[in-house]
Amino acid sequence: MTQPFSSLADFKAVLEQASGPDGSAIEAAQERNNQLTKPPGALGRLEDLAVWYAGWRGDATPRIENPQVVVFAGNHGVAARGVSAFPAEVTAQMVMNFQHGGAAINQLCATFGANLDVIALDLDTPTADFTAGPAMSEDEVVTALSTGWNAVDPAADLFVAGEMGIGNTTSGAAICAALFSGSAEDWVGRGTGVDDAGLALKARVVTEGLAANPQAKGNGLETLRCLGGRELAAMAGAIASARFHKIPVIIDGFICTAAAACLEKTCEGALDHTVAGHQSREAGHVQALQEIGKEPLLSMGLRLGEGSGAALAIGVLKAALDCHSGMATFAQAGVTDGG
Ligand SMILES: O=C(O)c1ccc[n+]([C@@H]2O[C@H](COP(=O)([O-])O)[C@@H](O)[C@H]2O)c1
Ligand SMILES: Cc1cc2nc[nH]c2cc1C
Repeated sequence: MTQPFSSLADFKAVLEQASGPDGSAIEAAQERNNQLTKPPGALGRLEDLAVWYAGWRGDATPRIENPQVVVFAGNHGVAARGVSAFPAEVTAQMVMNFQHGGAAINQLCATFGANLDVIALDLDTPTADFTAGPAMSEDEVVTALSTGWNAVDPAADLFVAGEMGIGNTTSGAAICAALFSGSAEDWVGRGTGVDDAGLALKARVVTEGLAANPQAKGNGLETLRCLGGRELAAMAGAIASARFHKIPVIIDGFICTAAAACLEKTCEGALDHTVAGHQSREAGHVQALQEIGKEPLLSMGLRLGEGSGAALAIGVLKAALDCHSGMATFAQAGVTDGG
């Protein structure tokens, strides 16, 4: 499907017009949950997840049969400042690795029966260094949002946006500093493994980026344009598109959360069809998730990106729906309920 926007103003309008979950499916799923053969609430968050998912799918007894993971890759002008432990060419090399099935995300998709697509965005043309001005023009960010929007398979029943981009934890930190409170130091982390000097450099680069892009402060889409990258914008476009197609989304780590936060800052509730898959080890992620009001499903110490933490959480969501839609009720099983 072709994206229904050709400017950031159009994209904002799309977010504002998005529909909510199906109230009657939520009611029916809640009613079913109350009758299943378990003490009330005994499946904990699995019960909430099942009812939430049922609402967004408009089906009181859904299953997850066709999850889609898309890894978006982009290169960052700011990488030339030496903010990563790895050189920028690793972005394109990892894209080849994804295409040949050799990365962690390939294995996790196979484990959970997810389809994986890999989309490289203009890798030969890094975004502009945001310490000298906006990373992208409006045309560039809209093109990346459109790529993300069009990457979503309307037949998918669960969506994960992953990313690959050397230097993008610096972009994620700059986005969080522009959208939320705190200074650059509060948001930078070790990314692929920078040392203390690298961490201090990242904080300086983020501070310079904020100073060079004062219009970004507090403005979700300007922040995405000025301090983001193509893969972050594509993730934001895909997350919005999934809502349009009534496909629930699992958010991945720090970079994905920063991209998603640009949507929430633009339109409150824009992330209601999403859950946070995991707590990344990246320093700013705890606070970033708190800022968007999401409790992570898993905390496994991952800090890989490429959609890996969210892909792992596909298993949790599938399990929630298998219990919800497959369990017998007290009446069906002839089990005495608790009255
Ligand atoms: O998802 C995360 O929380 C995460 C945390 C640290 C690193 N990464 C990945 O590492 C790359 C960015 O790290 P860096 O050091 O180059 O900014 C990028 O490809 C991300 O997918 C991802
Ligand atoms: C090897 C490597 C793999 C990655 N996957 C996501 N980000 C990455 C960064 C590096 C450096």
